[in-house]
Amino acid sequence: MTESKTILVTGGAGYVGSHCVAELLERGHQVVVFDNLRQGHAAAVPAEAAFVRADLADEAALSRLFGQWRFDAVFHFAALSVVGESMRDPHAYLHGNTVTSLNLIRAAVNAGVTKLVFSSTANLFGSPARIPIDEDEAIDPGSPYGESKFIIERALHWADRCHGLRSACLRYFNAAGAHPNGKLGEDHSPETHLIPLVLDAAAGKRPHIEIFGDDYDTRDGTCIRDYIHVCDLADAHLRVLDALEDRSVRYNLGNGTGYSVREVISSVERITGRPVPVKVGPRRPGDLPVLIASSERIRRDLGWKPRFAELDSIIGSAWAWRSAHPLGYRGLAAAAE
Ligand SMILES: NC(=O)c1ccc[n+]([C@@H]2O[C@H](COP(=O)([O-])OP(=O)(O)OC[C@H]3O[C@@H](n4cnc5c(N)ncnc54)[C@H](O)[C@@H]3O)[C@@H](O)[C@H]2O)c1
Ligand SMILES: O=c1ccn([C@@H]2O[C@H](COP(=O)(O)OP(=O)(O)O[C@H]3O[C@H](CO)[C@H](O)[C@H](O)[C@H]3O)[C@@H](O)[C@H]2O)c(=O)[nH]1
Repeated sequence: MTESKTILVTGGAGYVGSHCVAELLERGHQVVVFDNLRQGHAAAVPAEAAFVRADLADEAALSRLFGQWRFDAVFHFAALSVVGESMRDPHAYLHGNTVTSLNLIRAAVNAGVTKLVFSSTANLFGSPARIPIDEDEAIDPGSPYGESKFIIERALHWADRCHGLRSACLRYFNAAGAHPNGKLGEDHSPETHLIPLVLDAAAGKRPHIEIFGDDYDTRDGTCIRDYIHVCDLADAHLRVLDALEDRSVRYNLGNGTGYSVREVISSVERITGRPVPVKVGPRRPGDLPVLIASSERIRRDLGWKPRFAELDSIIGSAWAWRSAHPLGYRGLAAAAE
């Protein structure tokens, strides 16, 4: 039994953050969620967690937060995180993601916090020399979004060197799936991620799924991604929290298997038993052809391994959530009123 800690979770009302909050509470930790609800949902925050609705750009709110609680660690999920949007509005990402994170890092250091776990991204690896991609791969961000994450990784490096703030940079590949408890899932507005969009096309909520380019140099011409279940990401966070002591770490987090866009569509057809209408469109700026993780380092260091290793099991959990909650958290909030 690990000792109970008090954890600040920025972005804890969002998709990955809310699944980590559930895992933290499950293991007996105290949780404070800090989220501006730009993307997240109050209904995704359990009553057992304290909730502060505010923006990381608001330094006064951060100073009140760190004055009110004494945190053993910070989990930092809050960010803008849409690759294509960052290609249209690089400033929003290069400024917004970095300034908010620098505010958080400074407030954490000033308050004497010694551990921070950061949501980084596979988009750091814009031109990988080797697939699967391990932590020694050269950094060459594929988009302003990826660049903003790299700048934050560097800020954390210096926060360790100068102030002893130990950090873990977790480079997630593609988060997917939903909590088996049926209470948490993926609900972005607008939704941009492939799996929920394909599920909506299968359910008839969209006329079709558009494939962004089928002329990549891959086995069927469509982009290949490594989909990792959101609960496996949460498990990695908890393991890192227990292990983060005398040095900062960085881990690539994926299943180690890549699936093309067409393979995702076939899996959705298998799971739902429904056909998915498809249209092929142009490439989406900022997309990289193939991203597959090597997660050998975290497997070796922390004994982490994915519990949802198969694409069908990941998509099955996402379908269970989406079919039970066709309106997402809006439906849950309405039912609670
Ligand atoms: N989903 C993925 O596949 C994926 C892959 C790699 C990395 N990541 C990273 O993981 C993290 C979580 O991703 P997600 O899919 O859960 O995103 P999300 O949009 O669902 O969650 C982000 C949360 O942060 C909040 N937020 C954003 N900016 C804020 C601010 N300035 N102040 C306070 N709250 C703010 C949003 O309201 C939202 O609840 C992000 O940092 C993202 O870049 C996600
Ligand atoms: O309607 C769609 C949506 C997506 N895709 C394709 O499906 C793949 C996956 O796209 P997503 O938008 O679901 O995810 P991304 O790979 O663009 O991005 C995700 O993973 C990245 C890391 O690789 C980032 O960290 C980011 O936050 C996270 O959303 C891409 O090849 C994309 O081109 C389509 O063909 N049609």
